[in-house]
Amino acid sequence: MSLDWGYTDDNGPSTWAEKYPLAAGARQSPVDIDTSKATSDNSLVDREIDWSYPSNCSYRIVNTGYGWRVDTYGDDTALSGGPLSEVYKLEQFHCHWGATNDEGSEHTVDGKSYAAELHLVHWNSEKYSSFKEAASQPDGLAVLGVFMEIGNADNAELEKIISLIPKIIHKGQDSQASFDLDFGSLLPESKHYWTYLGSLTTPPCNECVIWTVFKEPITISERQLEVFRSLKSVGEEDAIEPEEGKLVKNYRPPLPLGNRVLRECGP
Ligand SMILES: NS(=O)(=O)N=C1NCCCN1
Ligand SMILES: [Zn+2]
Repeated sequence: MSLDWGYTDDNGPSTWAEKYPLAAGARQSPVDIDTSKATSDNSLVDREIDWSYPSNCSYRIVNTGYGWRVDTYGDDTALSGGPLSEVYKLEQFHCHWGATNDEGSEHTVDGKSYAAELHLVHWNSEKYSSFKEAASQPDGLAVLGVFMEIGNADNAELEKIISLIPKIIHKGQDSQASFDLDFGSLLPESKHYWTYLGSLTTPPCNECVIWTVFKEPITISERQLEVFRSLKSVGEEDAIEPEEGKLVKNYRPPLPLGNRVLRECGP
């Protein structure tokens, strides 16, 4: 069965608004981060963004048909401060990438793309009773965006995720992911970031996300990124040629910032 939406010419981002009208909204993500438009804000400096993730909070990795997703137990996780007025809990994390290393991130910086972008997805558990409810609210979700650039060495923490990809090559497959993950290694050393109000970058593109995009990238090796690209967007039962259905890219190009405010914390 063909996907309702995806990243091919037939079902990619330019077609999403036909079935998902929110995708045509004025508060969409990602955006190009025009650094000349960013305004500094002392309130962001006064309340430093802070996170806490137990190393054992991951429990499953899934091939969604759009990429890999690691599901987490959020109870003992916390994201607060910075642009957030409440404490948010980690729901899942996933990644976006491109067919070549000169594309792949969803947000861009002064028109520059990175090779990939990691998203840590949190929900406002202080105000709402579930992720699903939060995803229908303007302050319901908080997503941390981490740019990924090609480095010579493998990223050891990412390798724990990458080692499981061969078990979930086809859409719908999942595997236990009870690895011990040092989230500190999946986040940049610098806490400098840009923040703005946006949306989910995948359908239904709800305008429910407070975005925090870190300025400093982390690194991933070429080999590791190739493993991401080996994922398939179709199920094992879909009779296709071996090279068909590979998820070589799964990023949405930037949408207009419009009259939204883009704030920054740190140079
Ligand atoms: N790329 S994104 O904005 O995080 N999109 C998401 N869609 C489904 C729920 C979680 N996140
Ligand atoms: Zn994402």
